[in-house]
Amino acid sequence: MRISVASDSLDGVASNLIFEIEKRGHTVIAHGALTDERADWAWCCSRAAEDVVSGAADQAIVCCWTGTGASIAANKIAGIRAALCPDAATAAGARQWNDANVLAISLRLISAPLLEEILDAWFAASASLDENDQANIAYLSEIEN
Ligand SMILES: O=C(CO)[C@H](O)[C@H](O)COP(=O)(O)O
Repeated sequence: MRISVASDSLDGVASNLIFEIEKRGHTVIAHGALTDERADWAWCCSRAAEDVVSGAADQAIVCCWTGTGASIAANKIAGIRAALCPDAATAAGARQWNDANVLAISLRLISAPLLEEILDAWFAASASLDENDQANIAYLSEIEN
């Protein structure tokens, strides 16, 4: 898949994020501190989310120190379901039940081994085909529009 990635700093797991994504067979579009463009969390994380909505990327991964600003910024873009995931089970659930298309990461909380667990769970899971789960996602689109 094409994964758009944004971080407001190179702290913690941000420094090896692109490597870990590419290692799993995906191609990366980078934003923020991962490039020489602006690194404000609101700006770079919303750019990554826009890549998903425009079709330039299939999914995005956004990071900041807390992960909260990154998730808030991504969720401001219509069509985005960004989930702040502190562990692998949350990442799997976000993909399965929320059909999350943006993974938000806290650079403060997530260690390198935990990042690997989260990425493995995120990429292995897919959106539920259950009628009730799909109705919830459809309702999000309805209130967004
Ligand atoms: O967690 C964040 C936002 O949710 C930021 O990473 C944190 O506020 C630090 O930003 P800055 O380096 O610009 O002060």
